[in-house]
Amino acid sequence: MTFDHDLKASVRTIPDYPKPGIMFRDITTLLADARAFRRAVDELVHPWAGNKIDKVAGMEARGFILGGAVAHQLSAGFVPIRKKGKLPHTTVRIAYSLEYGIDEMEMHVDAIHPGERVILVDDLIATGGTAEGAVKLLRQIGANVMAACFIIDLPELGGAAKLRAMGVPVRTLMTFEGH
Ligand SMILES: O=P(O)(O)OC[C@H]1O[C@H](OP(=O)(O)OP(=O)(O)O)[C@H](O)[C@@H]1O
Ligand SMILES: Nc1ncnc2[nH]cnc12
Repeated sequence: MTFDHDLKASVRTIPDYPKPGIMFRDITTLLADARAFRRAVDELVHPWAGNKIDKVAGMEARGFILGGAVAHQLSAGFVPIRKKGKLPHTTVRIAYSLEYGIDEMEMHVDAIHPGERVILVDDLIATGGTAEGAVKLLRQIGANVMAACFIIDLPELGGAAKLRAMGVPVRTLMTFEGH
């Protein structure tokens, strides 16, 4: 993990959103800050510069913003993993839980060719339920999941450890304690 005070200072915390007891780590302030946004994307991309990455997969919705930028930087394709009912072609689907709810996510069955090297990107990992579901879908259609990267880790909720236990290397740029 790279600790960067300026980048961390650009994240806003909203207590009790979307439910009482949740400390919501809001990246819209980071995204709106041109230097912070560029720095975050550069830091996420850094270990992969010069490596062959076929696809970047991003989870709706915040993972789209970051994943698109990362894919562009790596000259890779982008694959959206969407909440159910939004993709028009044949999908694979999985139910998952996250820090403040449950849902189902989908991706197109033909979004990735078997053996392609894929990086998963999202803004934040908390319980890891969302990322775990995404890795399962990617592996189901034959992806070689090289790593997962996030701007924010909430380590007390165990998501990064859960992903590593699935054999996925995890990169995060900052942590928040007291989720
Ligand atoms: O590690 P977890 O406990 O699974 O939580 C992390 C997920 O929660 C947030 O997404 P959310 O479902 O709120 O969707 P959004 O990006 O559309 O706001 C975040 O962007 C991650 O995808
Ligand atoms: N505490 C949190 N802040 C922002 N997004 C989240 N997704 C899951 N937990 C979150």
